[in-house]
Parts: sequence; structure tokens; C-alpha cells
Amino acid sequence: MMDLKYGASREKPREDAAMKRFRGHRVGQFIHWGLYALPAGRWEGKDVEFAAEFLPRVAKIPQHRWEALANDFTLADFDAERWADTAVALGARYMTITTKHHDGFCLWPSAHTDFHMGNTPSGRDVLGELVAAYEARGIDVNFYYSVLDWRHPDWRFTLENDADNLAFARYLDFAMKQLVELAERYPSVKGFWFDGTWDESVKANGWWTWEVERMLKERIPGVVVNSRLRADDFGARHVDSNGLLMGDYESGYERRLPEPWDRSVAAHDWEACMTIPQASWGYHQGPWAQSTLKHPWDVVDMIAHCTSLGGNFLLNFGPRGDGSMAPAEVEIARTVGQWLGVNGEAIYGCGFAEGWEYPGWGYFTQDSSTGQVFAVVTREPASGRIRLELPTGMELVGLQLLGSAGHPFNEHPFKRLAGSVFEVDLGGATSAGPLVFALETGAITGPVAEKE
Ligand SMILES: C[C@@H]1N[C@@H](C(=O)NCc2ccccc2)[C@H](O)[C@@H]1O
Repeated sequence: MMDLKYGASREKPREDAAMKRFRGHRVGQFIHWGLYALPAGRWEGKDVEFAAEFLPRVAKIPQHRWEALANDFTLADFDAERWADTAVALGARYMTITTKHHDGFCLWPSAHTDFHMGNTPSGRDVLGELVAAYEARGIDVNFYYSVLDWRHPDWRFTLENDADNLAFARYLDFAMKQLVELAERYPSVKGFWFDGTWDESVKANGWWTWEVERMLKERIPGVVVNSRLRADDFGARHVDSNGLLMGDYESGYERRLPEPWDRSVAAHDWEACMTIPQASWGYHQGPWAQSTLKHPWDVVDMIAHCTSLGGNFLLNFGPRGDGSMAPAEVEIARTVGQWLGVNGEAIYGCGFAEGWEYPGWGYFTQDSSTGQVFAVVTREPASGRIRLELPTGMELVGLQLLGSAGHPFNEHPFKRLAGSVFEVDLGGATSAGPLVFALETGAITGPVAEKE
């Protein structure tokens, strides 16, 4: 092992109450909202088919014209209570909000820049209103913060000379001051989600990323910090040069999940974040985005996929420029939330089912407290039957279709094929969306008859 000053702070996952709470949440609501929601992917009458929050870069918009959008950011239809209600509808247990994205605009009245909510028509403290509304509903709030800042004069992508180093040192000082400000203004925040840390300039300053994590954990005991913040002494990101995960959970899964399903991912905490349209985090009004919204059952599959490997799933919402939630995204939230209302016991507080192989037709999850195993069937085979292969030496005693207490389906819906392999006929099972079964298992105690 190399002696690292700025490497991982621990070898094993955290087991304190705050981390266990984050781990048990499993489902979060990501929100990307800022000036980019106003043009919403369209500039000078033309749709720019790229992530809406990247518009100023992709459309090469002059800085003064982008800054002028702040005058139109009236929050006419912004209501933190309604946003929080969509999180409740989704069944989200936490929410992560973009405090400052790559364009540098701050959703709070920062003392360290002039590019913030205080210099907009309403002057409202969006972060303060959101923290109050979400926490009133028992939903934890995390802050997304982009280290990358296209607007700040001292930002550098690379460090070519002493002047660059001096400027970037000023930038890191500015960003540290903003992070202290966020921790002081909103001390109930439960986590920080860092982004925009892939450039050479940040990788060459692993010490700063280590200092940020240390500062936040000193000021907010229990706070959870994602791996994406971190670089070590040698510029290694997420995982240090000794192969140890930095931060508290791995956050490299952006618009992707572990494919193929790989049990090694379950060795540490992790989270995948996902857009509802194909590839825009900020609201994009064009058909390029609006024609690619995910189906609720695809979202359910992703939630179960993450849970089965011990990860959280953070589904992104991009509110519109006036502050209203996009109706199509609210509808998806409601449908997913209704499914979680019936089947959430297979997700919340659940994780990797040790000893159970990937079944192909969905996922096994296991309640981390009770040990209860669930089968989440997200890809029903054409045969209408699923093979349940239990860990060797175990047998299936019974199964209960969630949400169907007393459903006749539970009387004798399965048969043994051999040893610990059973077949379940799904014919009689009905449910809105993917089926979930709670499995009752036991040890095989004597000789078993071969295929009946
Ligand atoms: C969580 C996401 N991370 C930011 C990001 O820059 N991702 C890399 C990216 C690079 C190119 C196009 C879209 C996204 C996106 O804007 C979201 O905030």
C-alpha cells in the first residue's frame, strides 16, 4: 500500500446511523434547476439537441447574454411545497438539488459572487425554501455542487504555468468559501454531491478535495459525501491509488447502471443517477428530449437493479423555467410511487441478496434487517414461468405476491424442478407493473423427489 496523504479515509463502508439512513433510502429525487431551464434547450429559435444545462457552451452564448437570463428568472410558478409533494408521490426518501451548476449561477444568495438568486426579480432563497418544504415531509436534502465553473475568471481546465496555478488557487479558495457558506446557512443538509471534478486542474489538487470532505464532516457530523469529489495525491479519482473508495459512496454511474449485473459492485455503497429524457438533466422543451421519456416500469427496473446490488437510485427532475414541474415527469413520479407504495418493502432498507445468483427475469433483493428475500420480476418470460434457483441446500416453502393478501395465487403456485431449483407459474398473478414476491425459504432436510 502506498502512503497517501489525500487518499481514502477508510477501507470499509461506514456503519454509523447517518450512513445507514442514506443507504436505506434507496430512492432519491435529483433536481436540476437553474437559468438553463429558461431557454430549455432552445436558442434563437433553434433546438440544440444536447443536455439543456450545457446550452451556453454548446450554443456558444456570450456570457453577458447568459447572465441576462437572471432578469427573467422570476420564479412565477415556483412552489417548494409542490416540488416536495412530487418527491412524496415518487416515494423518494431524499432529494439532491443543484445549488450551483457548471454555469456558476447560485440558487442561494451567496456572499462570494454576484451571480445568485439575490440578483433576480424575486430575490428568493430557493435552497432555504426547498430545505424547509422537503424536511417538513421527512425527506432528507442533499446539495449538488459543481466544482467546474464556466463563469468564474479564476477557473482553469488545465494548469499550464504559474499564472494558472495562482488563479486556480484563488478559485479553490472561492469554492471552499461557498461550501463553508452552504454548510453554515443550511446545517440540516444531509449530504453533498460533487460534480465537475474531471478536469486536470482539479485532479492536480487532490489536497483540496480531501480538505473539503474534512471541512464538511467537521461542520456537519454524519454528512455523506460522494466519491466524485475526490482525487488523491496522484490525481486518481473516486478510487485512490491503493484501490480504496474515497468519499462515502461511489457515484460514477451517471445515466448508466452496472451492466452486466456484477455482484462485486455490492462490495461498497454506490448510487446511480438517471435522467427521465434520454440525455438532458435540465428541462429541454424540444422533441429531441420530450420524445425519449422513460417508461415508469423501466424506472422500476432500474430501482430494483440498483437495490439488488446494494446501490441507491437518484431519478432526475428538470423543472421548467417558471418553476413548475414538468407534467410528464410528475406523472412518471406518481406511477413509480404507486408501485413503490405496494412493493416498497422489497426496496427500502433492502440490498444485495448474498448467495442468490442473478436470475435474468429480474432481481433478488434482501431486507438488510430481517433477511427476507424478494423476487422482483421486471422481465416476465414469454413462457409465463420463472425459474427460482435458491442457494444450494435451500428450498422454497412458499411465496406471497406483494399487495395481494389472500390472493388465491399463493396456494400452490410453484413446483420443484430439482434440488434447490423451482418453477413459478405467473399465470394467476396480477399487479400494476412488475410483480414482487416475498419468498419463504427453508433448509432442505431430507431427500428430495426429482422433477414432479
Ligand atoms: C449529474 C450530471 N453531470 C453533469 C455533466 O457534466 N455530466 C457530463 C456530461 C458531459 C457531456 C454532456 C452531458 C453531461 C450533468 O450536467 C449533470 O449535472
